[in-house]
Amino acid sequence: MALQQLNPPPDFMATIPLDHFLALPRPDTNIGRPDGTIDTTTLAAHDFDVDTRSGFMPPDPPMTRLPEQWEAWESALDEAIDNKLQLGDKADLSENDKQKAVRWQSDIRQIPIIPTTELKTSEILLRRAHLVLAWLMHFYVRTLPPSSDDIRIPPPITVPLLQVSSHLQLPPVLTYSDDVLYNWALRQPVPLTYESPTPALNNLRCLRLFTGTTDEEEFYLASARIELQGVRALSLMRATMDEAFVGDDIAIQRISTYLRHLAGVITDMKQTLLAVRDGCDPMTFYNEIRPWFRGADSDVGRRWVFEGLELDPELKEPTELSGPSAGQSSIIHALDIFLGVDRYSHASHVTGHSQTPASSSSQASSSSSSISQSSSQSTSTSPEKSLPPSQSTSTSFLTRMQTYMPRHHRAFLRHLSANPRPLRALVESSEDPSIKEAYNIAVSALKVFRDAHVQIVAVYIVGPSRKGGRPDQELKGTGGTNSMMFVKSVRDQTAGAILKTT
Ligand code: HEM
Repeated sequence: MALQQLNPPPDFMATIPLDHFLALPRPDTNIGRPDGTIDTTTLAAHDFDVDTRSGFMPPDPPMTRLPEQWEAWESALDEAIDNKLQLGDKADLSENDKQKAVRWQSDIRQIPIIPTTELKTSEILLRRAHLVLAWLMHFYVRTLPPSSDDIRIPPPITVPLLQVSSHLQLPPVLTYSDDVLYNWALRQPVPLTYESPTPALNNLRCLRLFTGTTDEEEFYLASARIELQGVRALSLMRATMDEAFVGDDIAIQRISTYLRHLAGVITDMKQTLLAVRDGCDPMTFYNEIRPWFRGADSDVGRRWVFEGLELDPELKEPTELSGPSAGQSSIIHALDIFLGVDRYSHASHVTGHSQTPASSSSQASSSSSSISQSSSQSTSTSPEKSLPPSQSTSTSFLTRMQTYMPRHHRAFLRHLSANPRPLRALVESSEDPSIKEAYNIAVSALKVFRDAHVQIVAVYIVGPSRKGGRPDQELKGTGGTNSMMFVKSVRDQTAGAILKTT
């Protein structure tokens, strides 16, 4: 089965309402392709925006600037970066830096509220607008001086950001897609060819950085490279599903081979994850880079107030405001779902908060929130809105993170979850021991990936916090979790998915 065949059958398309996301045009249909590019997007790109060459990353480098009409946003972001604005709570902030931030914030308040209607003609414009406005918002919030007052975000940012986010069904906050998926360009503009269809891992650079450091760039690129390595994983998943459809002895043998290959791909991803240490210094990451990502749930006792909601009756108070996290990476979720590990790793008790019970595979249950249950939460008003969003819900952290993914990718994961021939059930019911062995090798590789991730969290968060890093944030993840406890818990849950062999 090709990726494009993962689409719903034609009769399904006939029954969906016109405003359903599957009835929407493909991402760039309204503005056309950039000059000189060939439209090789697949049918899967139409529905799921997953490309056979680049997976969840777009195959062509993302848009770098909005058209003239929205230039005020782009210029404001340029200014923040060119002026090297510093974190407002930096210990040794100079008077000059403080004044620069005050001037920039005042300029932001003077920007007119630019209409977003014409952005809605194109997914690509909307994505770029989300990226620029979310970066502006994080610059605005994080350059404010420390205080116990609420953080008031001005209407020139909030109104268009909320409008764009509502259209994209995304939370109005910086997401992994703004930092990683749509924040890259090619170092050397090499055309993709039939022989090398995927951008080379060493030919990427980032479009936007808060700090201008290579450490920050390498941090984002580690995830981008893992996304691109995931292309091979997606293709193995697709081949496995083909064989599962046939289901005979030869198919079982082939699936066993694919699963062993998949373990190899996951091992490569682990190596890339560990290689982040070559280019990103832990103290720089902890003290200078990571604080820019912090979302509303990292601000203890300070609310984020979105000014100007009254200007558009359609706008609602946002409830999902966690900072970006690679927990929003669709490729890792896809692996979990494909291997049937999500039943464990996404179990509803793995919320990432200290009240989370100690992990144990026996706790995994079918009560783990499914992607379809969570997908509409991003812009809805929570009845518990007085609580910080991530603490007001018992939804698992990873399920909640799916609401921060581009909606086409969320749809892909939902579709993968609905696979009528789930791999794990097939393995459990097979009498051939080789498939169980191969399945366990693949799940073990994912567990080992998460072992490495636990090491990374120890090096980049626990270590620096012990060396006198920022005390307020010490062990919290940017997604608002109690980081070490959480990543270990997901790792242990993954280990719990390994099947017993007789
Ligand atoms: C310096 C590098 C990294 C650090 C310090 C780091 C830290 C963290 C932390 C603290 C969490 C907990 C959730 C949160 O509150 O955000 C998390 C979750 C997660 N991170 Fe990372 N991370 C790093 C790199 C990566 C990379 C490159 C990937 C691969 C795409 C990745 C994948 C994940 C995933 C999938 C989760 C969800 C938990 C899981 O599924 O195991 N991380 N990370």
